[in-house]
Amino acid sequence: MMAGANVYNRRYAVGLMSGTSVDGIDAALVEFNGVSGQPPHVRLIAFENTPYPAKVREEIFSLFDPKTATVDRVGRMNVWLGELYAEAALSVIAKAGLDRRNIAVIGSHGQTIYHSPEIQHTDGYDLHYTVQIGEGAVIAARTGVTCVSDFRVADMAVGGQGAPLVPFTEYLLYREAEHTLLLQNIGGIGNVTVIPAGCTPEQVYAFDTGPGNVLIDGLVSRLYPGEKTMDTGGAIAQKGSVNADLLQLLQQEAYYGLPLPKSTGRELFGSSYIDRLLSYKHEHGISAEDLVATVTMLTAWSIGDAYRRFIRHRDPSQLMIVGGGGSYNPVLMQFLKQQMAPMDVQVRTQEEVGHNSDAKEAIAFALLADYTINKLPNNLPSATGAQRPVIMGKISY
Ligand SMILES: Nc1ncnc2c1ncn2[C@@H]1O[C@H](COP(=O)(O)OP(=O)(O)OP(=O)(O)O)[C@@H](O)[C@H]1O
Ligand SMILES: CC(=O)N[C@H]1[C@@H]2OC[C@@H](O2)[C@@H](O)[C@@H]1O[C@H](C)C(=O)O
Repeated sequence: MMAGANVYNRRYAVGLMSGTSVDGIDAALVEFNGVSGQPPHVRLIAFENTPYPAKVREEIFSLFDPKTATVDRVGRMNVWLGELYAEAALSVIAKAGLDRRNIAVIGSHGQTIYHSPEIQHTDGYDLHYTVQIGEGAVIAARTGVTCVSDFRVADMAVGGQGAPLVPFTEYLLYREAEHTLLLQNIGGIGNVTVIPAGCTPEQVYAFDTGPGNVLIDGLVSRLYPGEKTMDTGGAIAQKGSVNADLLQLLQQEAYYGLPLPKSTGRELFGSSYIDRLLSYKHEHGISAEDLVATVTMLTAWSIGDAYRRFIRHRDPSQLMIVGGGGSYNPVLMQFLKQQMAPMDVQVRTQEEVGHNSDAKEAIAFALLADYTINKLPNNLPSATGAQRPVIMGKISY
């Protein structure tokens, strides 16, 4: 094979994703085919989800609060997660029946423990920051494979929100000539990508719609301690009714009306938000089921509201494709269909259109890493608000 640019090649990469739900590590082994330096054809070869050990999950939650996220705990978890991510990568490589020497790169998102995208003017500097941990040097050392990690900071360094990053890959993998698509992810946080029919990359936009499962999970964990961490199958919400007064109160949250680009996280929809919901429950005598039903509706409403406010008049669409764990909650999906039906938007899951809901973000980080090692820009300024395209990711050889 000739060296240099424009070589047609087949290569393998691993993508690792740990999202804001803190449920575990998604590992995707992906085959790329195509001319290097150009969008490749992507095929998912193997996928695995490894739940975090309970001890690790608990420790990560304590890192969300700056008061308990002491520097020694953050440092220790950074390398601990590096070890776990390396194990997850080796496991998915073995599952695919491949040797680690066949793998060109591992792309690892890491675990977000803090996200502060709004610029703070400080001492003449415009500061904003985001913290993802899971040491890439450890991943590279344990696997013997080059690892790209810590993607978001490069986008922030040129004024972007550092999120969302997946839309860059969604443009490459999903765009259609004749249909405008809404790709809605319902993970911990909800986020939508708008891919207008026949668009150029600059015409794609994306933003966080608000809570995904983070409020449902947070409430369920506190209402059923030691017993449940999520509303599996929507069973709890199914037994409750939406409390209209509380819903109306929650809809006043300023985030929903903020202009684009915007991103959010547990800093807003985290433990103190859950504390406030539980106080409201106590004061107004609302049942656990009604409370879970109400935040499930709020989550669906925030997605509908985002479409009504920011998308409908600019890029009307007839199809919303939903991915992430929220697509497995039938009550949430039903509420979402109710929100979108009056605007003639059909709601389908990733599976219904032939993709995999769970693997999507891990595949995205494999693809972003492929761009990084080929020295190609991989942020999407129209989604993050960055001043210009940059090559994101730190490389550990
Ligand atoms: N069977 C199910 N029934 C109800 N909810 C489910 C089910 N399976 C997963 N979920 C929800 O999906 C969540 C996990 O979603 P996902 O893995 O997409 O999140 P994430 O990748 O951590 O988040 P993000 O995309 O925000 O980074 C769980 O915490 C749970 O709330
Ligand atoms: C800072 C951070 O980790 N943000 C996540 C989070 O989870 C969903 C939403 O909020 C999105 O903005 C982003 O993740 C996806 C993978 C992204 O960057 O596209």
